[in-house]
This record gives sequence, C-alpha cells and structure tokens, in this order.
Amino acid sequence: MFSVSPSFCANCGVVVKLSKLTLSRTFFLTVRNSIDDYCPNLMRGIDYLKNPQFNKGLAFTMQERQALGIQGLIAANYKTVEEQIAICQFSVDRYKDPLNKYLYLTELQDNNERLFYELLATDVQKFLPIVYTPIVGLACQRFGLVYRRPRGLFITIQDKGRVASVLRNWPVQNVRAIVVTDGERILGLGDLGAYGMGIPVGKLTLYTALAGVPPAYCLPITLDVGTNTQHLLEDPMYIGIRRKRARGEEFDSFIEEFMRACVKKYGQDVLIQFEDFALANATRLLAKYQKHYCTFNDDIQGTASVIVAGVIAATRVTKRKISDNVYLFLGAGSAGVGIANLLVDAMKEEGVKPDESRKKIYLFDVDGLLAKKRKEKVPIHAKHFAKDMEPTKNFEEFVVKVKATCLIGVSTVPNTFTPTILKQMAKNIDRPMIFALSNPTHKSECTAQAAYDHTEGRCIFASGSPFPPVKFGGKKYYTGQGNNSYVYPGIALGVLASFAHHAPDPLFLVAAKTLASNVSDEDLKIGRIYPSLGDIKCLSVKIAAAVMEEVYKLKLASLYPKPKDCFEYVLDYIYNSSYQCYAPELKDYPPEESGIKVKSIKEMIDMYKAKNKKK
Ligand SMILES: NC(=O)C1=CN([C@@H]2O[C@H](COP(=O)(O)OP(=O)(O)OC[C@H]3O[C@@H](n4cnc5c(N)ncnc54)[C@H](O)[C@@H]3O)[C@@H](O)[C@H]2O)C=CC1
Ligand SMILES: CC(=O)C(=O)O
Ligand SMILES: [Mg+2]
Repeated sequence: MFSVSPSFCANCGVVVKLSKLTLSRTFFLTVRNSIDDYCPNLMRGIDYLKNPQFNKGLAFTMQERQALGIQGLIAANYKTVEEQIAICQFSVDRYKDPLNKYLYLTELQDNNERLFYELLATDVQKFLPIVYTPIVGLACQRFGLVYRRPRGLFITIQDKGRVASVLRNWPVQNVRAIVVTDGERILGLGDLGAYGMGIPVGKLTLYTALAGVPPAYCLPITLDVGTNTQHLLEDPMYIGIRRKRARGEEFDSFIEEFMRACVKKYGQDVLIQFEDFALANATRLLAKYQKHYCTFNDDIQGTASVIVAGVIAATRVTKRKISDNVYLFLGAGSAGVGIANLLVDAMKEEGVKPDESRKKIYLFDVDGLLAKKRKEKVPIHAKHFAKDMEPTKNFEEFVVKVKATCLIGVSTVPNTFTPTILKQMAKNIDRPMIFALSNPTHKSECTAQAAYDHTEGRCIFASGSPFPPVKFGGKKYYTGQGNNSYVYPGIALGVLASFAHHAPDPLFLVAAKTLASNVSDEDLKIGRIYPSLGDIKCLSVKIAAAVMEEVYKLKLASLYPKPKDCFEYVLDYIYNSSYQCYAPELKDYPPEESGIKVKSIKEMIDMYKAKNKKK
C-alpha cells in the first residue's frame, strides 16, 4: 500500500512522487490532498466537474464526492451511466431543430466527454448525422451562433512568425493527431473561412467515436487565412479575421511554418490530416508534404479508399471485375481525381496496366470533359486522365456515348444526375453503380429514392450523406453512406498505433480492401455496399490492424518490436469511454442508486413522460 516510486502525471506530464499511497494513477491524481509531493497542476474539487475528461455529473459515487471534495457541489441524487444516457437520449429527441440537437451534443461533449461518447455508441446511425454530415454543415454555416466554448485552435495568418507560440497555448501536451482546415471548401458549401472549424472538430469526434482514438490525442485546427465570401466578411457574427484570403507566398510560407511547428512541438510522427482545403491547395500541399511528414488529405485519399471499397464490394453483386466497368465522374477535383487514381491502383491488382485502366475512366469538371483539345486548361492534377476526344460539355450525351456503368458525383452540384441520366444508366447495364457523393444532403447529385425510381430499382447506390430507406417494388432498401468516415478513423488509428512516420497511398488501398471484405451478404441483399454502422468500431480496429501490417511492410513504423498480433494490440490501445473509478468504496455510505428502481432506459423515459402528463 505504501511506496515512494516516481510517476508521471497524466494531466501535464510532470514527474510526481507517490509518497504514501500506491493506487491506480487516476486515483492517485484524485487524492492529492492525501499525498505530500504532488504535481502543481493537479486539480481539486470543482475542477473535476469543470473538466469534461473527469466530470461524471451525478454519476460520481458518494465516496468520490468525499475524496474529491465535490460533495454538495452537485445534487444529492446518484445516477447510473445508463440513466444519464436515457436522459440525454430523451433530451436530444425533444429538440426538433437539428441545430439545437447539435448544440445539445456539443455542450455535452464540453461538459462530460465520457458520457458524450457513451451516448454516441448507443446509436451511431442516429447520432452520426448530427455531429457529422449533414448537420455539421448547417452548424458551420451558422458557426457564429454555435461558437461558445473553445474547442480547437484558431491560428491566423496574423500569427505568422509566432505559430509555434500559439500552438503552445493548447493545454494538452501529448497530441498525436491534428485535423486541419483552412475553411475554403467546407463540404459542398464553399468558402466558410473560420466558420469551417466545425469540420476538424467533427472529424476528430469521429476519430474517437468510430475508432476509439483517445480524445486527448486529438487537436482540431483552423488556419484562419481570411475568406473570400463577402457575406461572411459583412456578417456581424463572423468569428474570423476580416480580410480576403492569403494567397501565394504569404499562404505557402504560413503553411510551411505551421507544418514545422507541429512537428517541433509534437514530434515527427504527429499525424496531420488535411481537410476541406480547396482544390488548388489540396493537391499541391499533399504533393509537397506527403513524403516529408506524417500527413494525408482525407478528401483525396480517404474518399478514394471508401469508394474503391464500395466498388470492390459491388463486384459481388454485378459479377463484373473492377476493370470491367466504365467510370464516369461528374467533378474532377480533390475527391474525383483521388478516387480515379486509386481505382487505377486497384485495377493494377487485377493485372491491368495504368495506361489501360485510365482509358476506362472519364472525368467531367465545370468546363466539361477532361479532353486534351478543350479550350479550358485541364487542371494539372488530372492531366493523366485527359482524353484524345472531342471536347464536350454535354454530360447526358456522354453517358450514352461511353456506355458508363458507374457514375461518380463529386461536383457539389445537386440533382445533376437527372432522371434521364439515371434511366440511361439502367439501359447501359443491368446493375449500374451510382455514387452521389457531394455533401451535405442537399448537394447530393441525386437522392437514393430517385436513383432507384429511375433505374427500375436495379442500381447499386451510395451517397455521401445518409438518405432514409428507399421504397421500391414493395420492398425497403437501406442504401449505404459512401463517406470517408468509414475509413479515415481506422487508418488514423493504425498510423498512430504503429507510430508511423508517413501515411502513403498503399495504406488507403489496404483499408479499402479490408472495408470491402467486411460487407456481408445481408448488407448487399438490403442494398448496402458498406457494412452496418452498428459494427463500426470493430471495423475500424480491423482497418487499423491491416494498416499497421502495411506500415510495417513498408518500413514506416517507429514502434518496435512489431506487435505479435496487431488486432490485439490495437484493441488494447483504444480509448475506453466508460467512467473511471476515482475512489474505492466507502463502507459507511449507502450503496449508490437513484432511489427509483427501473428495469430499462425505456421504462425510465415512460415514467418521466407519465409523470409530466399528470401535471
Ligand atoms: N462522400 C465523401 O466522403 C466525400 C464527399 N466529398 C464531396 O464532394 C464534393 C467535391 O469535393 P472536392 O472534390 O473536394 O471539391 P473540389 O472543389 O476539389 O472539386 C469540385 C469539382 O467539381 C467540378 N464542378 C463544379 N461545378 C460543376 C458542374 N456544374 N458540373 C461539373 N463539374 C462541376 C469542379 O470543376 C471540380 O472539378 C463536395 O461536395 C464534398 O462534400 C468530398 C470528399 C469526401
Ligand atoms: C466527407 C467529406 O470529407 C467532405 O464532404 O468533404
Ligand atoms: Mg472533407
């Protein structure tokens, strides 16, 4: 029971000495009053309620309330986590306005992090659309209203020359993953400037909710370099700097300083995920930094991985190989060309040479077909897909001309997969693939229902944001979400767990294959080419383990010796959102219970409703 061994403070990394009690580290941190030497940053009393990592609300046991000095600071009643979850579920359901649901969950995350993640885990399908697309899109558009308590770091172009010192202000030392945006292409909503912060916050929430990356490892960053959206510059609620976007050398040297500062502060294996940069910067920055930092671009590589996974899974329905298809893209930006490139890699594994596979892939952008002879320049990142064909802007005619079998929409323009186009797809092939990937929902190239209606129910459909079940021919179909959220949390987990120092393209192909191999026959039967979200954490661990294997194969790991079993290793690594125990049981207190015995969460809510009705 007594010892004087040194230990590290989990809170600030300072070495502290245990002088009397040898208990679990968490407990040690909580009983600072009973030890002689302690970390100066240790918390007391009310701090436990204010710190979302430690707060348990009414789930603090009586002995914890005593030991931590919080007795009386919270109401007397004790609630189990199940009861707390029930109250949260009930509260979320009470809000009709989706933005209020988002706000409720954000506040919960800011108050009681573990309860937030426990709640999300009860129904990922239900909560994902709130903390992520589509509702996060709405939250970004109204971020001036949503913005309350700091979550994530804003580094502005005015901080140039001082980026490292701003980074030092982040209170957590052991950051391992950063999601960064400059807010210029937020989903399909365009340039939202500093309002884009909702995206790195949402993306990192999914690191934890879908893959169990410890939240303390995660740092959301918005690089506020201005905005070119006039109405934001004039918006009195706008939270960013009011200037036009920095471009050219000013922008590039700022990013360079940022990248260097991150590595200096958090080490060479800090993972930096680029998110929602506009096309001109996204591909350029990826090319510039990919080989020098542990970095990836989610819109380019993550999206590619999830769509290639969908295409692989669909081969089981269509009985066509990946290389048997004719791919036609609407949109040739970050996502479009990222997907096209990974399709080429996937076809290589079927024995098709890149020059041959590129012939099966056609891309349109805002200026029409990527054709060598067209008058508008073919963007440099997509040059290798430009065709020796007559230029055209007529997408509809082109669907007929090349007999497309797979349509991929990444254009940000809604309803561009018209009924005529969808009908033509059904004429081209018995099981056409339709990916309407633009986010949020109202930007989708077509709805799930439209895709089924206009292809006689024969299509294989996936969308970037979720659609309700489709009714067709007396049957219900549950279409899947072709969204990078299926893979990037698992990929990140694998990279972090192996302490990889780079995150190159092969990791994304491995993730695609792992995801595809986890699609069950039942999924396919109900119209889904992605697995159920119910199993997403397990899936992320599988993806992470496969990514780890690839990391070792490519000699990119820093963790040695290599774990014997990567799956087991990752399982051990992930965050457990259950409440921690901060104090042992006290004999002289009655056992914790809320006082009213309920058998289930539903029973508790029914009781609450019945009581309120009577009033
Ligand atoms: N489902 C998912 O996981 C993902 C979805 N996306 C969505 O895809 C969309 C595009 O994203 P990025 O490729 O990063 O954007 P981007 O800005 O890099 O590319 C957009 C492309 O669409 C083209 N385009 C614009 N208007 C068009 C029109 N009327 N007709 C044909 N092409 C047109 C542009 O020329 C450009 O090639 C966004 O809505 C985004 O939310 C992006 C990444 C992941
Ligand atoms: C899903 C995503 O990353 C996007 O729409 O940008
Ligand atoms: Mg994105």
